[in-house]
Amino acid sequence: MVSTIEWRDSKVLMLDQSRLPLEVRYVECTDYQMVAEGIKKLWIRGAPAIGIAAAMGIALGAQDIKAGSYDDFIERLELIMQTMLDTRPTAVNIKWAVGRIKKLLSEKRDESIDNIKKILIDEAKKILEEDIEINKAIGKWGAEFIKDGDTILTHCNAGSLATGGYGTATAPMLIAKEQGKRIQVIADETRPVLQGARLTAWELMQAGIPVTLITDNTAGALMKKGMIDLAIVGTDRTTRNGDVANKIGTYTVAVLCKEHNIPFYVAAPLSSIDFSMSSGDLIPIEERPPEEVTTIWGHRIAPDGVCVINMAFDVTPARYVTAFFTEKGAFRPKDIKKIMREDVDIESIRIR
Ligand SMILES: CSC[C@@H](O)[C@@H](O)C(=O)COP(=O)(O)O
Repeated sequence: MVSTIEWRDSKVLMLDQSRLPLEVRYVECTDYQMVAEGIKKLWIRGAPAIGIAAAMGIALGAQDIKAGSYDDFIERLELIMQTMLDTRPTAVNIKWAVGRIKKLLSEKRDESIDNIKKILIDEAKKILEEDIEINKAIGKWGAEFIKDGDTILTHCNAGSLATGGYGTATAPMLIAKEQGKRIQVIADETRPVLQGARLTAWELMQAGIPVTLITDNTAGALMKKGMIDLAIVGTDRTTRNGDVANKIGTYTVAVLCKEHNIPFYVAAPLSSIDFSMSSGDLIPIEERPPEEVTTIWGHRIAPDGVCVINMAFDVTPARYVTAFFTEKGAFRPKDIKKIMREDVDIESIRIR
């Protein structure tokens, strides 16, 4: 498995996903601005991966701060955190990572600035390590819903490349394979950035899982022919009522699944669930440059000057979601708001 992101020799090393699968190239980020640029330009992408990148970017930026007091240090660090928050608005994972770092900092007021700088590096590495374990747990719960012989549809890339490793939507597939289940995956190519064609197909082939690539508009026809047993996708932000923001086209997949009675599952680490937001209508949706639609890798495919809508994400209402796979178990959408409550017996709301 190739590594998505690493802290190495006081720098942040990220795999440049914008060039995959034609070129496997790592970019060495030497300052936090470069990490922010990498997130914006999709060198690194996928909700958990950009959360990890933001944490590493903050740790990297912190190393260069020259401050005489804790308050002075925090004031400068706030600017770096804001730069990370401003990169991509839809995935809640950057906000989650910043929140986690702020909480940690508030507990370390009495430490020296040099120590705080080290603590920030350790925390960023910890976020990466934990992410891999979280994905394995998602995989364990999710694999229970996959039967021997199943064909699974996925959209975009919620795989190892979108995370610290193992992926969220791909984790149940990898575990099902480890359990000896014969599965195959249908990957939507995922216009316009082609994360399905470039990344999911590449990763699953490397993992030895049979994968077939389709254009996005083929999914409905395959469902009608009975060729899809279930769909598993990732999420950039799920709100507490169970609405799901994910790559544009996910909503279409969910509606098609409902029409064809196919279970539609969302793999959602807790870092992608925004418990403070009541509904998907409130999620900020990133709009990306028109060139992503009018050109393919520098080749123009649409008339010069044509108007373009390029929303990077859509929101699938909770009623289309069969269940969420999280590190705490699988849950119905109505129970998502309960999973962090201490007065709720988690086993009583888990589904199998
Ligand atoms: C585990 S990744 C979940 C989502 O982030 C993923 O499905 C997705 O939509 C990624 O979009 P991207 O624009 O490539 O960052």
